[in-house]
Amino acid sequence: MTVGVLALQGDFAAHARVLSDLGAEVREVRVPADLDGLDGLVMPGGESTTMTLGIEREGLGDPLRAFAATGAPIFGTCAGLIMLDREHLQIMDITARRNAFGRQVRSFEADLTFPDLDGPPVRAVFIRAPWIEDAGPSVEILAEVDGHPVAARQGSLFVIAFHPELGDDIRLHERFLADVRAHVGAP
Ligand SMILES: NC(=O)CC[C@H](N)C(=O)O
Repeated sequence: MTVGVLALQGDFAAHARVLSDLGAEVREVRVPADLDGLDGLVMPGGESTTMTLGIEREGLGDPLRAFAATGAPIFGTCAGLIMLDREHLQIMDITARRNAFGRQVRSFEADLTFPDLDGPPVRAVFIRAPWIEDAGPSVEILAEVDGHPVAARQGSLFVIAFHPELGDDIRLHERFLADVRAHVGAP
């Protein structure tokens, strides 16, 4: 089982570290050929304009859409959530609002309860975070802050507006890897 981390810009190294600590084989994705044979992909947080330019430069748009169409799990976090939306890669049926919490509230933490996660709430670190402004009928909202969706699922796509790679709560990465394992039919 090999999972990719989009490594054009942003917090990809921290994601790769968490995933390898959890026993996954991790590959950094920079060009389309890096997607070959991957069983899942993390789209990290960072800066979505820079990431968009990198995706265009490397010709990764169509390959990423084709990868998503195989049903392989994709975990989009913060800028990664933005990249998957209707205005960017058009992979997920959501519209993200960038820097949605306002310039004053650049970063904050919040406790989020996920319906399908055991144990205490997730201590979520938000950094110039987006929220989900609009979502289609096949999107399930999993968590909100002040009534604004910040975590959602649509089939094999799982997005959160915060940074799970900061801090020591590894449950969301574990959940992503469980999805990947289910996708490849591994025990
Ligand atoms: N921490 C993040 O990934 C922030 C995303 C950033 N505000 C953007 O629009 O790209």
